[in-house]
Amino acid sequence: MKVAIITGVTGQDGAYLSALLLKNNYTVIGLVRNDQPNWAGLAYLKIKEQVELVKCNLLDIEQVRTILIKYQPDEIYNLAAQSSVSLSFEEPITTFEFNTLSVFNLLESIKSINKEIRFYQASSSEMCGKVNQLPITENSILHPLSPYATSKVAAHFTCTNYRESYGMYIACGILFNHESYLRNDSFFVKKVIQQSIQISLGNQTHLEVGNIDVKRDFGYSPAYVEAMYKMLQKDKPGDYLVCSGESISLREIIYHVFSALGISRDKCVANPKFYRPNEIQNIYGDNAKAKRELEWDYDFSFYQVLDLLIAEELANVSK
Ligand SMILES: C[C@H]1O[C@H](OP(=O)(O)OP(=O)(O)OC[C@H]2O[C@@H](n3cnc4c(=O)[nH]c(N)nc43)[C@H](O)[C@@H]2O)[C@@H](O)[C@@H](O)C1=O
Repeated sequence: MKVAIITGVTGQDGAYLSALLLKNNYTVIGLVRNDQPNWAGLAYLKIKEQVELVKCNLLDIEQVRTILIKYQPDEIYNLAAQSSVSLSFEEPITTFEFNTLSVFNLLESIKSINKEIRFYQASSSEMCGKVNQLPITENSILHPLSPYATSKVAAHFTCTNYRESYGMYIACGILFNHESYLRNDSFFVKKVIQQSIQISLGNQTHLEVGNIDVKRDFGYSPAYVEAMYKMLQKDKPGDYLVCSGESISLREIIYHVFSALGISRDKCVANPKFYRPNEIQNIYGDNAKAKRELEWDYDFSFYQVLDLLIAEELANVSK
């Protein structure tokens, strides 16, 4: 039985990846920051009892080393991060510190304990930032536009550096925006769906958002974690874009959700509080390498994903 460690196991990707690995007969160890982890996602997927949660401060290399020696993992999926772009403008130093030092601590521990451990790093399309060519490919120039993106570039190149210097098996998935029912409600798509349902039920008057005239390449988290898993099953490690291949404007997303729920468009109101100091205007990636080399299958349009998410949210709203 293979052993996998997942950092950031309480996030949406951590929960769906846990379910996938359990289905593939792995023992799954989930690292959590504190004694009271939010295991709602694992419980929702009915796998809470099957994932062993272990407390670990990833900024403390001794704790990381102890866990690697104890559990002797075959694979580590590093999903833990301060993942909010917007919060990173308010807390740039702690964002950069956590998102980079945690990676160093994991890689240094692997290097000294067992270089055969395979490592997945959650890199981000935000690294591309100031886009100068579309679609983005694995060879696009990186030009981050936020402290979050800067930290992810540093972590990404740390991974490349360890792979090239020490021959370690390190794969980086450059994931574009991806959503699910388990997404935290501070993120755009979850917020729009959840609050729109409240408007349709008469519990809320309107939806307040920031800049909705930008476009993003959105996908479906349960399908994206399959690409993560496949990245660690190859003969050789590499970097892969995981994306849908097309962008959609945030305004279109709101209008699609409003129309599905019978809400008039004037219920959407701009609030400067949700604007960011800098923003990618339009971004979409080319997923050909992931489809070809990983045999990753993905052909959802984001409208299909939205319909799935609206249905799932409605099914759970009164529970
Ligand atoms: C790839 C990347 O994907 C995610 O980062 P994100 O794109 O910042 O995600 P989000 O859902 O917060 O914003 C999406 C867009 O929506 C705009 N927007 C407008 N109005 C509101 C609004 O009211 N709330 C929010 N949250 N966003 C808004 C906002 O300005 C942005 O353009 C993370 O997983 C990250 O870890 C990651 O790597």
